[in-house]
Amino acid sequence: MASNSESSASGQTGQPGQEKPVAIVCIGMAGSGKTTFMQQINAYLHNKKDGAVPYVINLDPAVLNTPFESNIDIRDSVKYKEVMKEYNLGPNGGILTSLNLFATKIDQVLNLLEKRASPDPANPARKPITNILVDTPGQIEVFVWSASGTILLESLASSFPTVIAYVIDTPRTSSTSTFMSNMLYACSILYKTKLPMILVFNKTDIKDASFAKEWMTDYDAFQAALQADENGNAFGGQEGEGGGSGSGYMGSLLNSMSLMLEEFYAHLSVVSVSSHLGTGIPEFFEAVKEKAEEFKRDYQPELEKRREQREENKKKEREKELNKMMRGMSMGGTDPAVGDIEDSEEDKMETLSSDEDSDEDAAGAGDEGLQSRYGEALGSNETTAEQASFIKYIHSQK
Ligand SMILES: Nc1nc2c(ncn2[C@@H]2O[C@H](COP(=O)(O)OP(=O)(O)OP(=O)(O)O)[C@@H](O)[C@H]2O)c(=O)[nH]1
Repeated sequence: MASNSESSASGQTGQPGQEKPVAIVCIGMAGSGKTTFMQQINAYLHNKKDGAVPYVINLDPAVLNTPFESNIDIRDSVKYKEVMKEYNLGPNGGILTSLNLFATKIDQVLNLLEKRASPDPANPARKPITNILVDTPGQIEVFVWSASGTILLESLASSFPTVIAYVIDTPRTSSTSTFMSNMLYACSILYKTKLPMILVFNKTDIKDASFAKEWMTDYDAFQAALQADENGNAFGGQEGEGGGSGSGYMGSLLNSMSLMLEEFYAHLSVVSVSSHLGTGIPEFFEAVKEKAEEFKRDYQPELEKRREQREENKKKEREKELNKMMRGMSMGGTDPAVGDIEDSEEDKMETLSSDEDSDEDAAGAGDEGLQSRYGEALGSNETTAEQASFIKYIHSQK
């Protein structure tokens, strides 16, 4: 397991002066072009003359073929169809559960990444990786409410500067209502992950993204587009094609939301790319550089603060439990005669409560049962030790 000292995403590896690789996580609606975009950024990094290559992770368990080679592929360790059968799930539930299963192995993934991020003394010619590229399934809910999305992203961000590339299908976002719903998705991902985000307007070979950039920066332009959509009875229709039952209610809702989103836009970088033609990729990497700096400057301290807060809450919770137990044993802390006993008991209690602790919060008591079920599904014989280490790891992140 990667230790926390190793895991600090401060931007430096254990080697003096050596920058940590920046992790780029591609998230977006199904069909927005994440995988094709991954192929482009992967090829771009391979073609650079510095000899450093990216480390590629595929987290889409249901993809049939990827147009790039992955260093880690979820499909090698979790069989999506088996998961669907075993847990009696549909395709979406199968994907979510596959990611949950994979999340139980995140410590192993981090170990591999840490290894590749540092020079290899046995092979000095091999350069450490400069980027970690992560492709994800189109089930965006993984990152909005599923535990695995949080575990995967928080673990990655605790070890490496991490940025989200939110990929948008530009031609399908050209009506004000689809544009707004896409932005709200992006906003909820930003809210949940609290990681720097780049909006990648993809497929600009079909439709230029200047309209979207304008809507994001010019309130009046968006209002005019709203008005036009409303006049054209677009709301309720498909992708701005009309034919629906337009209503003034939709217009005023979108209007208020656009005001609310102004603050959200202020924190984003926006790039236009075509993953088919390969245009816009250098600009994308410029944005990554900027966001990685932002990660170190703004997000890293925030992450540390959250981690400390969790530690503090855990400590308080432990003390509360201890007091409850003491009261249950009629050992009120006010009696000086039992003070010494309380001390030595406290050590015992500490041990007990830290054991309990492994069972207590989010990963929770159910998790151990879940872990072993997951272990079985993964066909691993070493589940107990590995899962204990995973649970420890997760708790070290809290
Ligand atoms: N014209 C055009 N088509 C694109 C572009 N990028 C992707 N596509 C097409 O969009 C479709 C979906 O692309 P994918 O890369 O599979 O999208 P995805 O987001 O990974 O899809 P899921 O894995 O299902 O979520 C494919 O038919 C691609 O060829 C682009 O820049 N321009």
